[in-house]
Amino acid sequence: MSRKSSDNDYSLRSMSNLMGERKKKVTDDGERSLIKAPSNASINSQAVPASAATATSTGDLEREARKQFQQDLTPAFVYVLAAFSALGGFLFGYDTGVISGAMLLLKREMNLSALWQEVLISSTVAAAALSALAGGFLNGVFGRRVCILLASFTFTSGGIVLSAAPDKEVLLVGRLIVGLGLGIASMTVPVYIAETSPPHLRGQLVTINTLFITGGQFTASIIDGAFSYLRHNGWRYMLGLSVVPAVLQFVGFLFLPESPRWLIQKGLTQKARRVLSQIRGNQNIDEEYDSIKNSIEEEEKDCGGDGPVIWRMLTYPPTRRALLVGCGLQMFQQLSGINTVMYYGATILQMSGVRDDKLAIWLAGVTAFTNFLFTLLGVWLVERVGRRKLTLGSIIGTCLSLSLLAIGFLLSAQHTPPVTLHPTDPSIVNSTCNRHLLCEPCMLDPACGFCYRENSTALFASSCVPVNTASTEKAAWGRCSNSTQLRVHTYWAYNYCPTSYSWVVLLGLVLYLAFFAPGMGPMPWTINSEIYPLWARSTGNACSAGVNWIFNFLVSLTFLHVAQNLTYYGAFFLYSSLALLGFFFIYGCLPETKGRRLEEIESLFDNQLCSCGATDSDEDRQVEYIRVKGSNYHLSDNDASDVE
Ligand SMILES: O[C@H]1[C@H](O)[C@@H](O)[C@H](O)[C@@H](O)[C@H]1O
Repeated sequence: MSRKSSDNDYSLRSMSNLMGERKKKVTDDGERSLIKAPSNASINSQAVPASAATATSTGDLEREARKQFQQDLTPAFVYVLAAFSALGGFLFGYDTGVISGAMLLLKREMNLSALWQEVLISSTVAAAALSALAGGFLNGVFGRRVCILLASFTFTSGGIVLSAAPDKEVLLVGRLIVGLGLGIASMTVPVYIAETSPPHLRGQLVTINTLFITGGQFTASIIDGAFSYLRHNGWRYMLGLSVVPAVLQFVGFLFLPESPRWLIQKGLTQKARRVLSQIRGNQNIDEEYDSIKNSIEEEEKDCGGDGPVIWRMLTYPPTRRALLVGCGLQMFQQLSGINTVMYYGATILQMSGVRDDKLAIWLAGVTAFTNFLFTLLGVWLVERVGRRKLTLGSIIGTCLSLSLLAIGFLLSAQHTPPVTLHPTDPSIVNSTCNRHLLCEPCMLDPACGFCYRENSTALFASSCVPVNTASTEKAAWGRCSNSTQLRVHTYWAYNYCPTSYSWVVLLGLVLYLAFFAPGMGPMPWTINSEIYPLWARSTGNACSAGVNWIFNFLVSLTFLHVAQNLTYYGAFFLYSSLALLGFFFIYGCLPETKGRRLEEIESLFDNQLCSCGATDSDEDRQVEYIRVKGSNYHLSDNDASDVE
């Protein structure tokens, strides 16, 4: 395909960039312009024919732009690509979410010790961390499409092994296989979506992947609730159902194309042109093609050097900074405690005073639904307010609501009921339980639980007794060891204390998700998919996804121990302080990437790291991308107000 030149076929982007630059220079009164013209501006401007160059007023240009913009429809194929890729996100959410409900049945049926339960839960996360790191290499060598096919094949095999597992050892193998799929999918899918989307939709489409993650977690909680009534083999359905979306994705990707950027990088230019035409509909793809090609050539010159990609990334300042920002975002996402809520939702709700097991499982479903619903808000906001403001607003809200959660637990602890009955059973003499005089320390001791009676106004006859080692649902002996007694106003509280402050915790939890889900949930994935130049993209995403899984593993594995040592309010104050640290990090180091082409973003990391807070005013320049015959160009917000 050759570049067609006609009177109307001119590149408006470069003109508009220049106009933007000029306008900004005037308003900034000589201040350094923070938005650079794209590196290929010179190429574009060469293509500006006399008719356009002599256009005397910006009005002509804008009118032409509006006309073209209205004619411009994003081909539906881009959405199909994003939806099939995001099934990887759905599986990510489903497989991480489903295990908590499945575990309730598994531990009974397979007689699992606490250690085996922990191993089965965390093995998947650990395997995901390793395979996300390896995914960088696989992506670079085999391409995004092959990696997604590999991930869906792995998910399918894992699902089959899990649903047919005869014993816990095979279950462990299944969970490890699923983890391998998770790691690869989590790092490849955002990159693939970002590379195939047009710039004005990129943020939204990558954020949809996180919407699918939270949708997967929500679906898992519904499936868990529904099959929890099937005491025998219910877990087989829970774990096995993931095969359905995995097969769907595998079959879909047999027909979907490779990322054009990867193809160009590998020199498969004809194929890349075909894919670009396919995903850009009938628009002219010449400029996008040239721009990708030029930037690959420039990048090769710039980053120079030999050696492994990670080494080149670390020794080249812009990519080193991008990597720090990407990994930092993923680390703070996990350190702000999302997976304590997602994996231990039912337990946290019980700790806040919800007594019934089944009710707690369903309420955990409500938590997952809230996460999903507010991620939807993020999809809506990301192209409107931009990544930086959305992430900053989200983390500050997350930090405050974590404090509220902590205050809820603190109030419960301060008004914790006393132990009034001290049983004389000889087996308690050697136990730590008879030392506790209040419910709070008794509840924090993993060997004990709180057994009490209640009438309509008060608690009475409360004791701290050892837990049954085979099942934490009852005491080792006494009133609370007997299921018939437990039904008639005698209650067994393991891991929580009865309290009248549960509403504060519930409010904190809902606010936490409402703030976390639109920003801190999706933005680390979205931003990572766009901040690295092509040569470093797979490795950058592999590292940051690896960091995400490693911190996911650390936080979820240590949550109960942290709570035991620091108390529940201490744990949530800790997460809140970590979120506050995250706020300063993001405020200082995260530049705005909204509306820029992937090829332009590298220049945002030319400056010193952590100087972004000082350049916030730059964000006021809103960028609106408009495609004219294969060209993207932007107008300022005011200019484009009626083109939306
Ligand atoms: O972005 C996602 C999402 O927020 C999920 O709810 C969470 O479980 C994942 O760990 C996180 O990476």
